[in-house]
Amino acid sequence: MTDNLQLTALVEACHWIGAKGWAPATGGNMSIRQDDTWCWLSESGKDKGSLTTADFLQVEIATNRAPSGRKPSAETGLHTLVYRLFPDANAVLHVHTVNATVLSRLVTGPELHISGFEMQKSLSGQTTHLDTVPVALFDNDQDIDALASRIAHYARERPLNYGFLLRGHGLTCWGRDVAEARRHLEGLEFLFECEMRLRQLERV
Ligand SMILES: CSC[C@@H](O)[C@@H](O)C(=O)COP(=O)(O)O
Ligand SMILES: [Zn+2]
Repeated sequence: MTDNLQLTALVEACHWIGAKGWAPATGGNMSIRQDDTWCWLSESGKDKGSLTTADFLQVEIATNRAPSGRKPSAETGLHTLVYRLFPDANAVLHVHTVNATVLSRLVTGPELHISGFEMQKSLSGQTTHLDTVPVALFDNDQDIDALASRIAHYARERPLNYGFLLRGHGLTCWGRDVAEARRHLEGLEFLFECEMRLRQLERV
């Protein structure tokens, strides 16, 4: 269940994402869950770094329907999928960082495996750098329903925690509240940056 404070926190998160350069040229989208039935999603096509609370539209989680008649994010179906799959997820952040975009093209398989980094502990439930954290990776698709089906299929077979990468596109991640979603975003982005630098150095 969300409240005005969470919407305010989400708007602050959008400004932070914008300042980081993680949502260039209107890329990215953000949402919070209102309750079991509704969420609040960013309006399509806006600069996500300068959103206000008025730029969020109520969307029905089961149907992707926005009663206001305004157009919610083109990737609404991925946010509502996360809310349907994970009852504990209450905030979803989708960004187009350079690291997520490039790294997701370097990895050819269905998962990026991260290990050996202390910052893995920024992800809920992770307690040691010795574990391997799988980050699911899906081929990008302009058909969001088809993409959502592939992600739902993966989630039936394998644990899908924190977030997923879309190849050549970006990262979608979530948390129990806006603060946790922000921590997952910042932690994953740090890990992607480390992974990118390691791969660059190893090629020399
Ligand atoms: C800048 S084009 C990127 C979009 O196609 C999409 O990937 C995106 O993240 C933003 O879409 P939006 O409809 O504004 O939520
Ligand atoms: Zn996107």
